[in-house]
Amino acid sequence: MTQQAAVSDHTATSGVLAASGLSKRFGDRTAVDDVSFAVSAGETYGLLGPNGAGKTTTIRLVCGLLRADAGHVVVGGATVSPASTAGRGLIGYVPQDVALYPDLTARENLAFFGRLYRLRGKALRARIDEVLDLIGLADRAKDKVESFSGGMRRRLNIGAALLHRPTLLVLDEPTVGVDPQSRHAIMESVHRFGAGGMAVLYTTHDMAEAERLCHRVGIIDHGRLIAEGTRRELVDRLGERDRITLAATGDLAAFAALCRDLPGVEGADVTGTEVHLLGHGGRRLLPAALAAAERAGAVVRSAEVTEPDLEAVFLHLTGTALRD
Ligand SMILES: Nc1ncnc2c1ncn2[C@@H]1O[C@H](COP(=O)(O)OP(=O)(O)OP(=O)(O)O)[C@@H](O)[C@H]1O
Repeated sequence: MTQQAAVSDHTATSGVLAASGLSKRFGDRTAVDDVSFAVSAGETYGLLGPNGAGKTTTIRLVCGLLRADAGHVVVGGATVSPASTAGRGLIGYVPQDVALYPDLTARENLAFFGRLYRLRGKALRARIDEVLDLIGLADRAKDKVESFSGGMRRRLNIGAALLHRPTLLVLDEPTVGVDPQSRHAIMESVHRFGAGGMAVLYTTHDMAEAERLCHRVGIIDHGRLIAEGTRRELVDRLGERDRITLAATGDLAAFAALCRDLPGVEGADVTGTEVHLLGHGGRRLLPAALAAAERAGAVVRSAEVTEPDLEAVFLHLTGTALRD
């Protein structure tokens, strides 16, 4: 099945967001080139790519903040574009740059944004309390934003996008430049939003973050979506292998020789007191490898399975490292 076919299949079954054939040029530069993907309710989808890959432009198209040269976006069954407001009310957009009033408190900022969403009175106050809890800032509600760390401001900015209970939350690199504590809090919150049934679209150039948070990842490079899937699917599709390192004593040469004959093992080498295996489905291979050690009269002291990561996938696809 081609990549495009896989994307279309998912579009057909998706609940919340379907972006099809999106393209955008700025002058003679193509920022986004025929990008299609879909995000379902309860799913966190990560757009992963290096600086300048086209992530921000893609999500601005998705949010109807930019007019596409080609393609269309549907959210919750409604078309989204700068000319149509129908689907935009279902989206909560958290831009890269924080937009808050520093001389207002956290609660006052949320009240301001809540009124823009036409929330008023008791309903607004109750929703602000809920949102402050969701972003872990309830204890700082009465403090002015000017006293907040960069990470806390970022969290409050996320809160502003949640007030109207969006079906789709779109976050543009929400953890860039924030302190580790806020980074953790943001990632925890995003995880909870997904678990609570919201569809989340998330951009990042941090593959470890994408691996931890996202159910599926779309890899974007030079404006094109070059692959998508779960981490495991991407790794498997590209034929990347797992590494198993077995620290052992005894006849390691015999142990490695037996391992070479195991189904799924593509290579077995001895280095010092370790046997290194290369193969697919590393965790599944482990019991057979341990049985082989016993047959060879070797004793395994420790075993470590290293699965290939998205960095390896990206390198494989583009020939360059993600962190250039
Ligand atoms: N308003 C604009 N005018 C001209 N070129 C633009 C504009 N916005 C984006 N671009 C160009 O489009 C390309 C994609 O940019 P975009 O901001 O979407 O990338 P990105 O993946 O979000 O990068 P980053 O991680 O640095 O935010 C870049 O080459 C950028 O210079």
